[in-house]
Amino acid sequence: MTSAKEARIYTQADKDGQFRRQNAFFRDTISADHPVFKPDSGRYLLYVNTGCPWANRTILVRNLLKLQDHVDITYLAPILSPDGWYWDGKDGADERDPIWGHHLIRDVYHSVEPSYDLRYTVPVLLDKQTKRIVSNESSEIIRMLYTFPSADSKLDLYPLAMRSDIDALNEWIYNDINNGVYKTGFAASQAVYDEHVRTLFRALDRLEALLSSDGRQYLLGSELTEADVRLYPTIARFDISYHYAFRCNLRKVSDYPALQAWFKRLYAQHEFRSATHFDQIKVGYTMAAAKGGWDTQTDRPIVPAGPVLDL
Ligand SMILES: N[C@@H](CCC(=O)N[C@@H](CS)C(=O)NCC(=O)O)C(=O)O
Repeated sequence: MTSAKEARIYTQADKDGQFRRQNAFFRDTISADHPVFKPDSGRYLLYVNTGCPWANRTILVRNLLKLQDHVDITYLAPILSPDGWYWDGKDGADERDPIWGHHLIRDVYHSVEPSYDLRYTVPVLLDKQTKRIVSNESSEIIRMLYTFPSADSKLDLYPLAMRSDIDALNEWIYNDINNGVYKTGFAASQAVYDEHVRTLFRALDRLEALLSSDGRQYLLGSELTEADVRLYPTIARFDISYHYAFRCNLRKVSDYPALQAWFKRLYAQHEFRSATHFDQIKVGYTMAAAKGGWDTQTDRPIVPAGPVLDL
């Protein structure tokens, strides 16, 4: 039996069986002309865990732009407990919150905003000076990191001339792949699952066609861009977690030669490899599937679309 407290944390799908991701609540920004939040070295703290793909984006950009000495980070455990994300001092997680000494991310949100009662998500970017949360939206946090004067200026992940191409890729990759695996995995009816699993694999087919079209190294050619960084966390989790835990099992990434080669190319780079902890990802998603999948929400099991037998 799932208690009301557990249901608040683990229930993911709405009554119609669809998973709809909540819009992030804290949406301020950092910039040189912002009245409060300036891109000052040593001023901000990122709350992350190694399982979460959205937190993974922010860790990757911090690594790639060599901001490790300029933006602090604290690691929570990769398992979603009935009280939400927590610190336990194990396997690379810190002992506790470095600002207030909390053990739950929920208490960080409440220290900043006592009336907050939406989902207590990671990543979170905190301003240590004002003790305010600047943002809990990863797509916006990564762009703030680009504005730090201390960022490695040789790497431009969002070059002016490529912005519209990057935005266009981000849009369908987010809807059909990054969030598509969640819409598939948290679907609470067969019809909803069937719809999203098909969309997901059509999008992977489209990626394969793009990457094999002209031997390009990265999604938009010979340079790594934000679009690659945003795709990577999902691909790194695909074969080891989404394939079984979220029933994304028509094919594996390793069945797509160009996509697999792209994945290996990124994983070979220290900035990506050091942020990719397969064991912790597996633990996190096994728990998420057991608690947040259809199991707790319907008594009618969802029949997976695959694997497809090659007879
Ligand atoms: N829009 C957010 C989504 C973040 C998000 O959903 N994070 C998940 C972990 S992968 C989370 O914290 N879930 C906890 C919950 O929903 O209770 C972002 O991209 O930053």
